[in-house]
This record gives sequence, C-alpha cells and structure tokens, in this order.
Amino acid sequence: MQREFDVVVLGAGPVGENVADRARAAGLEVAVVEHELVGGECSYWACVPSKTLLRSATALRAARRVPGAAEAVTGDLDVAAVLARRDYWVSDWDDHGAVDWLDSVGVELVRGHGRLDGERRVVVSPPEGDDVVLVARHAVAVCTGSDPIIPDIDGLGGARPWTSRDATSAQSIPARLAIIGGGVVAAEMAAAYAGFGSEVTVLARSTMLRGMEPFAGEAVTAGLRGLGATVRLGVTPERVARDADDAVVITLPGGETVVADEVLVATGRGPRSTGIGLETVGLEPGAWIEVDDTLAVAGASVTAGPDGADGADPNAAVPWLYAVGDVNHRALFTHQGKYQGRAAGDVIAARALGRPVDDAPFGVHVATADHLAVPSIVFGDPEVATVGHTAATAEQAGVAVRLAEVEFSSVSGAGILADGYAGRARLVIDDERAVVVGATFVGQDTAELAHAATIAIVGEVPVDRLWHAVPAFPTMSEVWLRLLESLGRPEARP
Ligand SMILES: Cc1cc2nc3c(=O)[nH]c(=O)nc-3n(C[C@H](O)[C@H](O)[C@H](O)COP(=O)(O)OP(=O)(O)OC[C@H]3O[C@@H](n4cnc5c(N)ncnc54)[C@H](O)[C@@H]3O)c2cc1C
Ligand SMILES: NC(=O)c1ccc[n+]([C@@H]2O[C@H](COP(=O)([O-])OP(=O)(O)OC[C@H]3O[C@@H](n4cnc5c(N)ncnc54)[C@H](O)[C@@H]3O)[C@@H](O)[C@H]2O)c1
Repeated sequence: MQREFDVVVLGAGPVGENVADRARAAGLEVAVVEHELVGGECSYWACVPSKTLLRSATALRAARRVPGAAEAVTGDLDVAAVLARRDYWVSDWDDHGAVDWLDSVGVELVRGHGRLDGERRVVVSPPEGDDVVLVARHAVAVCTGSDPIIPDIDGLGGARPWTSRDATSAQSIPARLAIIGGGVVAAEMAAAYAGFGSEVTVLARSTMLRGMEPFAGEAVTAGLRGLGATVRLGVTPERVARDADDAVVITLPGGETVVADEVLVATGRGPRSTGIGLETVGLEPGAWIEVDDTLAVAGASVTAGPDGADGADPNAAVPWLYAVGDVNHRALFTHQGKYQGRAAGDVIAARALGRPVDDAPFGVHVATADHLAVPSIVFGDPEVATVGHTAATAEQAGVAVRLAEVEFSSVSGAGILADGYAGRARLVIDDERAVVVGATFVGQDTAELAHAATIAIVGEVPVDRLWHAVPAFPTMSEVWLRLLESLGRPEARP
C-alpha cells in the first residue's frame, strides 16, 4: 500500500511530536511513524521516571534539614510507593494518552518500524501485515533519538548489564548496584538508588560530570558519598562477569574487584540511525546526522518545480530531509530537542507553503540557542544547574573571561531553605561585551535558577542592567545579587 502526506516524521518521541504538531498547525497533512511508544525515551525510560525515582528521597532529605519538619519525619522512604508513583508518571508504559493527543491535533499515527527508501519515501513495516510506503510531498523529519553505548569491556555484553532503561523501569531494587560511568545518568541513578538503600559503587574513568565546572563534579561526588555511595574516580573496568551466584564481578586495573547484583552502564549515547535507510539517501548508517540551524540535512534538497509551493521560485533548492533531536547530536535534552522540533516544524511548513523563511540567528526557523544557551540540570543532592559556557569552554572559544563566584552561604534564602546549606554559583562573563555567557549553580533546589541565567544569556542583558533585575528577599535568586556584588557596583553614568 502507498499513502501520501505532506510531511512524514520518523519517530514519535518528544521531538517528533513537536515537529508534527507545528507542521500540522500550519495546515499540512502529517504522518508520524512509531515502532515503540508514542512519547519516546523521555516519557517512559528517561527524564520522567528518573526524576520521579529521585524526587521522594530528595524531599525527605530536604525535610530533615529543617528543624521542626525534621522531627516530624519518623519513618524511612517507602520504596514501593516511590515505584508506584513512577509507574503512574510513565502511565504504566502505556501510550494511550499520547496517542489521543496526536489524534486531537490531527496527526496520523502509523505504527511500525520506518526506514527511508530514497528521496521523500519512508517504508513502514507494521507489527502485522504488509509494508506501507509513505510518500512525503514536502519533507521527512528523522527524529529517531539515541541509544545507550555499551563500551567494549571484556565480558560486559555477556554479563546482562543494565542500561538506563533497566534502571528507570526497575520493579525491585538490587541490594548492590555498580555503575560504570561518571556522567549525568551515573550521577542521577547513583543518587536515586543510594536513596533507596542500595549499596552503590560508581566507577568513573575520570571525575564526575567532566565537562562541567570542576566544583560541580566535586560537590556531586561529595553528595553521593554523603548518601553512602562509594565513588571511585579515575578507574576503568577491565573485565565484567557473572559468578556462580549470578553476582556481577567487575575487575579493575591491578586485579581489584567490585561485586554487585547489577551493573548499570552509563557511558553515553550513540545515534539511533542504523536500519533506517540512511544509505538510500547518501548518508552513513549509524552516524549522527549533521544538520544546519534550520535542522535540514545538507545536500538533501529538491527543486520546488513547476508544482512547487505558491509563489516559490520553481528552481529554488528546497530541503526535504530534516534530522531533529538527539539524532543530530546538537544537544541531547528533551527541552532542546523540542525547541528544535518547533523550529523544524515551522520551517518545513514555511518552505512547503512558499512563505518567508526566517533563518537569521534567533529567527523563528532556527535553533540558535543550541550554540550558546543549552540549560542542563543534573537532578540529585546537590542539584547542578548549568547553562552556556563553563570558564574552560569560554576560554577555548576565545572569550575574554571574567568570573563571578559566590557561596550560597551568603544568601539568606538558602539558609532559610535548609540548615547548613552548602552550594556555589559561578557566572562566566564575556568582559568585552559585558554580558553573561555561562552560569553554574550547585546546591539543593538550584534547578529553577538556570532559567534566569538562560534569559540573561539569550537576551544578552548587559551586566550593569542586571543590577535592576532585583531578586526578591529572601529567595535563592538573591545569589544573583551576591554574584553582581562580587563584581562590584558599576560606575555612575556621565
Ligand atoms: C536516563 C535518562 C534521563 C534523562 N533525563 C533527562 C531530563 O531530565 N531532561 C532532559 O531534557 N533530557 C533528559 N534525557 C535526555 C532525553 O531523554 C532525550 O534528549 C530525549 O528523549 C530525546 O528525544 P528524541 O525525540 O530525540 O528521541 P527519543 O525520545 O529517543 O524518541 C525517538 C522515538 O523514535 C522512535 N523510533 C526510533 N527509530 C524508529 C524507527 N525506525 N521507526 C519508528 N520509530 C522509531 C523510538 O521508538 C522513539 O519513540 C535523559 C536521558 C536518559 C537516558
Ligand atoms: N537531567 C538530564 O537532563 C539528563 C539526565 C540523564 C541523561 N541526560 C542526557 O543523556 C546523555 C547521556 O548521559 P550519560 O550519562 O550516559 O552520558 P555522559 O556523556 O553524560 O557521560 C558518560 C560517562 O561515561 C564515561 N565513559 C564513556 N566511555 C567509557 C568507558 N569505555 N569506560 C568507562 N567510562 C566511560 C565518561 O567518562 C562519562 O563519565 C547526557 O549527555 C544528557 O544529554 C540528561
């Protein structure tokens, strides 16, 4: 069977949903192809379950840091209730709600595995029955996401390692959990499982959260140790095996071993781009798909032709292939992928309908913020909230770096939030342009501070003007005032 749509979206994760929604809102006929659950990794195996697994123990610890509330905490974490709440938030791994939403916006869902089959064609193999060919009049958007990488460690593949999917969907808690990796998944899952009472051992080949400001990784390491986890830095496992009792035995350099009931591999993500027909359009299967700021794949264009969009130059090259979200490797976050998805859905519609394309930096049709202001939160205890440059990346980019840095102990709001509050904030400032280009906040409940920094960066708000953005007393946001004070009051204007 062959069917025609204006746009075919491959993958109904958060990103594919947004591409489809925006293209449909412009009046285009849109089909979205999904071979698992509508909603993707984020809804069922990533953001949502990981955050719900973390939240209850975080709330309990927060209460214990406030005299008066602490005395009222008389029991331990109810792990079964946490898992039940997680199950509720992932809708018991049922996508009816998401499918209803697709229906409500008029996007057609085609269930099955999709693959490109040359220009503007997608072949879908449904769970049952014959293949369906979907022909896209205007565009195909590949939104297939990413998969966990299993590193080439001797014996690891045969030792039934957990990936993040297992860790976020577990129905029982292992007494001992080893985690290979020191990135975001490792940090968050170590905190969650330590909170459940597992004996957690993190094996990080460098420091925790390498790539972020060093004090963030140091605080997370200390925080995990405070929760009772063992954090080993600078170790790379050499061998992994199951022993006669089915325990996982991880051998470190020098022969030392770590024994656990399960081992979680949290060593990064690779593109979900094999088996999707990339070779039929001249791209490399298994590679990240490179795109421009409108999320279009270079070289995959057609001429508008005599039947092209109203008012379009019939000889103009019009991109037909887009790659959006994790699969383009620009920023592996749901919020950033959805931002790309909104731009991609809108630009696909603009090009299809012969409307103006607004692709200058910060235009409607580009994902400019991917390059300068990607917020990222590591949820745990402490939280790490970052956006934009670190001091190191700013220096590498040739920015004239000036740092503002303070401890949260100088912020009344932090002290009132929790006794003995410990945390630190750093702003990275471009001294030539006198604007903020990066921010990191580390401490309990810092996640919500990232957005003010995102606005300051995207809006290129002059640092002197920030003195007029007055944070309320006594909130955590007063850290902004302390950061400005550390830079000194600006000179009076002549
Ligand atoms: C443990 C964990 C926690 C995370 N926590 C956060 C967080 O707190 N905040 C945050 O912003 N990000 C978080 N992320 C990252 C976030 O999950 C991803 O950035 C996001 O899911 C990417 O969305 P996507 O739509 O590009 O891909 P996905 O969510 O992976 O969706 C892709 C969809 O395409 C489908 N698909 C793939 N190939 C085909 C095919 N050939 N045919 C049909 N369908 C196909 C898949 O089944 C899937 O539904 C986390 C990631 C992990 C692993
Ligand atoms: N809160 C959030 O927003 C959130 C949470 C989880 C994941 N994510 C997204 O998912 C992505 C993947 O997370 P992740 O933690 O898997 O990846 P990551 O890139 O954050 O960390 C990977 C870690 O694995 C280590 N590593 C890599 N290869 C290794 C090897 N062979 N042996 C030992 N260690 C090795 C690295 O040194 C690093 O510490 C993140 O980059 C992020 O974009 C976001």
